[in-house]
Amino acid sequence: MDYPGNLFVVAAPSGAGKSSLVKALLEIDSQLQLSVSHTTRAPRGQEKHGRDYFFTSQPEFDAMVAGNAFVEWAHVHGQRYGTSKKAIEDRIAQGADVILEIDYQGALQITQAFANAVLIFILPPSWEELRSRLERRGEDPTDVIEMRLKNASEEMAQAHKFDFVIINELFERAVFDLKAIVHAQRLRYAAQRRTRAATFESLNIP
Ligand SMILES: Nc1ncnc2c1ncn2[C@@H]1O[C@H](COP(=O)(O)OP(=O)(O)OP(=O)(O)O)[C@@H](O)[C@H]1O
Ligand SMILES: Nc1nc2c(ncn2[C@@H]2O[C@H](COP(=O)(O)O)[C@@H](O)[C@H]2O)c(=O)[nH]1
Repeated sequence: MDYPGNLFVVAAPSGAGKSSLVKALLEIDSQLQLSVSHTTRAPRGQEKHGRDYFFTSQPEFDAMVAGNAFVEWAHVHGQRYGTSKKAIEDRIAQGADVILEIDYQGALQITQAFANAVLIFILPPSWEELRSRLERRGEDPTDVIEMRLKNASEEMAQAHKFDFVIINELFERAVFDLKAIVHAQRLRYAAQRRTRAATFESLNIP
């Protein structure tokens, strides 16, 4: 299916900074809309249902899986997370650009449904810095931080499957890189759609 809007998928190991980067991008790019995921994990301190996540019980999540409501879903750090079709399809069909913050398994599933999706992987500058970001964030207990760090090596081994990799060392630099990727994709996709429309017109294809 060929939608007029763009789809951007940002993945990273926990603590690399993807939520912070996406938040900064959304503040300067009014064309971009965030897809809010469903999760079975409990809300953290300031998190709000419907804004950060749709916090969903296990039976509700099961029902959504059975009802084919997700475009992708995965087990991540011992919980389930998923992107509903509702969160993206209508919006990109209407020409909005949508950005997803999800794990690598979900990102790879997205490419099955949306071949034009742009996949961006965020890396931390070092293991020490990744640990220190998770600790400084102070949102997760030690055992959860250890599990997230353990899972990070498997996640980072998938980075080569993505269209772009950004190292989030200096925050402002990483925001700039992300912004540049979004801008380049908009130009590329608009040119592609113009070329296709002109070809169809010349061949008299409705
Ligand atoms: N470039 C950076 N330099 C220093 N600290 C950063 C940088 N980017 C993000 N951080 C900090 O690192 C912590 C983790 O960032 P963030 O919550 O955005 O990570 P995440 O990848 O979205 O993690 P998760 O997948 O667990 O939600 C936050 O406290 C954030 O303020
Ligand atoms: N496959 C999906 N992964 C998702 C989705 N939403 C978030 N995530 C991933 O979960 C981890 C942990 O998030 P946290 O909020 O508990 O720290 C995060 O790093 C994402 O990679 C989703 O819809 N699908």
